Amino acid sequence: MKFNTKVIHGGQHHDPSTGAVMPPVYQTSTFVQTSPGQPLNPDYEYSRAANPTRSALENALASIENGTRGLAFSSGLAATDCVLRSFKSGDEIIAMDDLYGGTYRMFTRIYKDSGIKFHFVDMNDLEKFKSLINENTKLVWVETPTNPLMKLADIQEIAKITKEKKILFAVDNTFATPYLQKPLDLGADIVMHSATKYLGGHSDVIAGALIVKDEALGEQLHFQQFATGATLGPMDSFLVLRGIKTLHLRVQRHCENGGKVVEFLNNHPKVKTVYYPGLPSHPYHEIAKKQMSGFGGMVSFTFVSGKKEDAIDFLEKVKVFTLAESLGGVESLANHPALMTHASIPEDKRKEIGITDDLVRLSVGIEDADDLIEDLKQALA
Ligand SMILES: C=C(NCc1c(COP(=O)(O)O)cnc(C)c1O)C(=O)O
Repeated sequence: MKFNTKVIHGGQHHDPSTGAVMPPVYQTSTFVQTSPGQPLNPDYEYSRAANPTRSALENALASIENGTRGLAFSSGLAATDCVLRSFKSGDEIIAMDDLYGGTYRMFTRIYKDSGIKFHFVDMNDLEKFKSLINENTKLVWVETPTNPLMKLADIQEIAKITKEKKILFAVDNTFATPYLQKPLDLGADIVMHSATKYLGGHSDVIAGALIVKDEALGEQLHFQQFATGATLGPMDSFLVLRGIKTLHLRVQRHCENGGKVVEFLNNHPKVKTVYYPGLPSHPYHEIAKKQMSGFGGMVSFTFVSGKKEDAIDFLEKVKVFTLAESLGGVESLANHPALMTHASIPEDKRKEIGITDDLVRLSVGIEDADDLIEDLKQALA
């Protein structure tokens, strides 16, 4: 089955009891048992453990990422937390140096006293990355492209190293989506999504996802999912599943509009640097062409002036773009990472990785590109 069919049919079937073509929202917390410990349907006894609507979504997630098991969570960070619960004091984790602020905060504050040691490194420096590996290294965690600087990591090259060293390799595929990039096919062990973003696609749900190929790993993560309880409810599962059915069409338009916005920004006198993997000048453009089939709808840029005031002035002037956190919805959003999504990263660390006070991040939506360009033009005037 090709991807554009998988997003609609992958892992799906009509409802066995009613014949409903779309999975009903089973808004129930529990399921009847015929005798103690004997649920009427052996697959369902309590919705934290399993719910038919969430199962339909989890089957779709596995299908579109070419995995064997999908798991759906109440948020992207809940999915990330589920992975981290696999590790113990003395273990070490190597992560990309540019990450969503909430992920960095989880690694450095929530897990601060866990005894797990985190290293943050630009994964394009493979020698530096390899130098950090030791017998305690248990997980490598990357975003590619990264939020918000659009850095890339070569999934296949990293996977060669993690497989040889028997280290788990997780890729946060939120920005690319499986329409553009399939980390499991490239050698990763775990794919994570903030399904809040492109998978849901309509800024109307908070959700997370994990997809794996290895069945034993899937069982282990499922145990951690239901035993810690950050599972996705039936209505939210329905919303994400419905979003997935148009993922291919939406991401195609996000890419088209993203390219037009980049073209405009890259030629604007007030814009200093545009961060977009589709630009030939992007430092990781070759990796982008190697592992992505398109370059996405996320764009970041800085100002020639380098002034925070210019970024704030621009963000207060946009009209079609909405100033708000999040990304990946049908509507275009604009964000100031240093003051908003990445404010939880200490200023010195932000500066070290390049998140400057004049950095603006755009989630280019699927509106008419002419209107988006006109909006940027008037906000930059
Ligand atoms: C809310 C935002 N990011 C959430 C996010 C998360 C966390 O997902 P939540 O669904 O917000 O918990 C994980 N990974 C990436 C790459 C993300 O971008 C944002 O960047 O505006």
